[in-house]
Amino acid sequence: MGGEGYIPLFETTRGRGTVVYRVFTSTIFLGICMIWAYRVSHVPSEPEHGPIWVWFGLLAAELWFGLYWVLTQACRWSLIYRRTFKDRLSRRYEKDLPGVDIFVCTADPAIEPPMMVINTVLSAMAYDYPPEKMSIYLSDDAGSDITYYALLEASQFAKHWIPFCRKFVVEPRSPAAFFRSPSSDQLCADSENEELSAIKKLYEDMKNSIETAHELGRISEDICSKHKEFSQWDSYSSRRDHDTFLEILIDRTTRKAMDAEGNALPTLVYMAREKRPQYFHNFKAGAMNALIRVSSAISNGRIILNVDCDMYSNNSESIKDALCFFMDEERGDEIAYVQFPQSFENVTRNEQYSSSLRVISEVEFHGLDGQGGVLYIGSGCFHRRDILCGKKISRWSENSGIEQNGGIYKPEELKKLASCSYEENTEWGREMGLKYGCPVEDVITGLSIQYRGGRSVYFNPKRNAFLGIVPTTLLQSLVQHKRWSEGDLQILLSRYSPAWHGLGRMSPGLTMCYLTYCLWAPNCLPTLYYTIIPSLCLLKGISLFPEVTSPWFIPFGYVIFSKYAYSLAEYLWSGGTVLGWWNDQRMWLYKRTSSYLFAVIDTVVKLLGFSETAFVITSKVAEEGVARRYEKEMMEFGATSPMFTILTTLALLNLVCFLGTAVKGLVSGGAGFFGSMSLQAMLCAVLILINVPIYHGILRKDEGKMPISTTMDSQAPGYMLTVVLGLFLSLHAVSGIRFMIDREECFSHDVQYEGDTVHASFVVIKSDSSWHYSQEGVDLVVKGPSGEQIQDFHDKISEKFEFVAHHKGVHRFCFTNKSPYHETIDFDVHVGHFTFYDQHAKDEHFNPLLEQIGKLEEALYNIQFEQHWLEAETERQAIVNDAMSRRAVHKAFFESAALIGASVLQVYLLRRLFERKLGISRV
Ligand SMILES: O=c1ccn([C@@H]2O[C@H](COP(=O)(O)OP(=O)(O)O[C@H]3O[C@H](CO)[C@@H](O)[C@H](O)[C@H]3O)[C@@H](O)[C@H]2O)c(=O)[nH]1
Ligand SMILES: [Mn+2]
Repeated sequence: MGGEGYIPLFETTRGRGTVVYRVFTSTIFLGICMIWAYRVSHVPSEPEHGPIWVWFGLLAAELWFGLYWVLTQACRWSLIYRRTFKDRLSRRYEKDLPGVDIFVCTADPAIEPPMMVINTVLSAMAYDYPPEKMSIYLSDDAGSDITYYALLEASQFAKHWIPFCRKFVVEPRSPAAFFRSPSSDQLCADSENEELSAIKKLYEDMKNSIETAHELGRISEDICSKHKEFSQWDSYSSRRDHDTFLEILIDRTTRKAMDAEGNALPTLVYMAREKRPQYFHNFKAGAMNALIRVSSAISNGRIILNVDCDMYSNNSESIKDALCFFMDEERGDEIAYVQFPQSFENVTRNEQYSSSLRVISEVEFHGLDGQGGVLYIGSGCFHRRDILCGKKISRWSENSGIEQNGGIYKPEELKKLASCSYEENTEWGREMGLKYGCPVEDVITGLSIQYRGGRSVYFNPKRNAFLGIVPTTLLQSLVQHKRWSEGDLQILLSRYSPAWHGLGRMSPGLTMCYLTYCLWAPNCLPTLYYTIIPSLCLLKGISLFPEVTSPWFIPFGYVIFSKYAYSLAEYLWSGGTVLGWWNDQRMWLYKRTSSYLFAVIDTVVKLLGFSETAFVITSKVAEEGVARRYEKEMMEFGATSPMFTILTTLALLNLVCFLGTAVKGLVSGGAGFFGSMSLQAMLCAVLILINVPIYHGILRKDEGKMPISTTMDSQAPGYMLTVVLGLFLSLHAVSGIRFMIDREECFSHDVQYEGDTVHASFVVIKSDSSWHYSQEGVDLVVKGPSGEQIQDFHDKISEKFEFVAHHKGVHRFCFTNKSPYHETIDFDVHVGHFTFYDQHAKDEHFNPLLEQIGKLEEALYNIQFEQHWLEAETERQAIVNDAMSRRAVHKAFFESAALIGASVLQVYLLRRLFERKLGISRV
């Protein structure tokens, strides 16, 4: 067909403002280049700027962010929008509409309640499409008789529901959603309420029976005896060990498949594929492939629609929309799948977990479509069966005969198609069907179709086509994102990697788009760096950014401002709120510092061959309290998790750094600290603002608060982190006095408050004679302000000690050298005065937090002090052992080997811990 008389079934338009956007983007890019230039040209040479690696780390992070930003531009470079002409489709193809098989997947009745599942099934059965051309398949990976029972009830209810929907043009066609919606009230008002209340009653009855069975956890004898197919469950021993359960509940080849008004009903099939412990079941991909095979023997629809069990159809016309793409005479042939956005029913106004994926759906995917294809994201996607099964792209009209193959089946043969051993020595999971071995089976499968030359289309209609459920707790959100980012990273490392396999098979633009998602996880490293190092440096007074008065400030200011202004505009334009955007920024940070970090760790562990990735199913139900707090947009912690430990650690670290700096500024009596480091201080302040829900979570009292253990946990690593990093940062900043001593030498040190702890140390570094080494050491006497003797050491080569000053005032440290040689001594003294706050400042101003800061800072000083001593010691050692220093080298070598060993062990332990804590609902 085609040619002159060709009237398209769909239309594609380009987004407006592309040129303006590109110019704007180029200015940001220029700014980014200047930031890089600043980093490269301003490498500090003086030690007060801290160790050099700090600077190069920032350079690396900024290079990463800049380049990553360039990738994200590919998703925005040219947006396209699609429109369909369903009336033309109906006119042209009313009689030749293809068969459509709809796959619904469920896996756990506890977190995916049967009522929700059958509502999705019912919404699919009620599509505005010839019922004899539609088949609905439910895959139940839990093999639950209750889910089966629910479907059985639904098959009866459908006989009334489908004609009702047709008669009143009901929308949406999930009964639960419809009864909640304003349109059902509308129907009541239109005095049709007799039929409405009748159907509502039927629904309520069904709901009661199903929920009763669900609560009881079993099916009553009565029902079992009425339906002989329940005997299949006699062989059920566990969710992971059972036969195939397969039942065609509505069979269009038999006569009884009629609705209440005598019209045909769509085919309805329940399938729980066989599961055995010795066979890996490959999660959703395994279920989908079993469905593809089973359905090919029953209905063999040319089009396959896949939805998750929570994603009910919200628009009865979607099938026709999708067909407008596949059946377009000119451009339909190369289209392999049509992806609809995933929209969600339970998002709150300002969505605190930013789970609606707003910008992805409204902007990025339109951009991907513009680059030649969109991701397959599991739910809400229509596929051409032949291509999903691994065929090369071919003309739509060429194999219209394939549906005739279906419809010939014997129950036992069908069951074999869903058995564990069926796939042995076949190409399933590799060349055929959905790909195995990746937590995002959808994305990798879509990518492989793209490589085979299949095009994909993104269709985002005004009325949402599908509505699902987003996670309602922070942890679930983070776990979901861990699965996604880990899966995407694995794609990058797999043989389908867009980075190398994509070259030549996809446009460079689309490759960049795929890379933005594949590189989600590695973002954790630069983000962690940027949230830790500048704040610590702020505390230490190390400036890392240009001053406000410097011209180099301009690119920083411009890039930060315009990038965020644009991101806010984009978010609002996608239908979000300002607060929603702010929440989105928070989740951006949280995902990067926890989900993505664990995704990277897990991927590395997996590469090392330690483990297989699991698929943690997202819960679709929430307890009452959780649901209430979710509605109120209160951040839900409640559980303990290593993810929370990290988040809390970072939140406290930034708070400590900021307040510590402020205290320092106050003590030194000038605002200079913030003045010369305004960008750094701002970064730290923004991090604190964004972390407010965590501080609140720590102080809250309700069930959703941050568990105490997490707070405690986070203090230990947080403390360690600060101390260790502080140590690194101070590597070159350690000071002390080094002097030569002939006979006697005294030093004075003022102790300002009584009760302060004085730390002191000394090391005899070297003796004047090169051929003789003094082992006698020196004497040291410490005297208080009134001349009283406090400490007294004899013939010491090195010593480290502390004492509490009972009187304030000048303390004297007198060294005596009894050897005939000059000796070099390294001496350090430090007064810790925070005990003072404990004793005297009973002032309410000093709340526990400040105290913590004090202690932390004190610890930092102590560490520095300790380190100085160690350094001096080492130096002395080095001199002493000069001749036989090989041993020291060996020791160091063994030490590092031990250290590496310990780290590997820790990764392993962390992994175990993680497995235990995250494995809440593994299937
Ligand atoms: O062993 C399993 C595990 C999961 N599922 C089903 O897979 C679907 C998706 O699971 P869910 O926990 O809701 O994950 P989401 O993160 O919400 O799902 C998105 O991401 C997944 C890939 O990570 C895709 O499979 C989904 O289609 C996509 O909607 C659900 O219907 C499950 O019942 C199975 O059938 N078998
Ligand atoms: Mn889901």
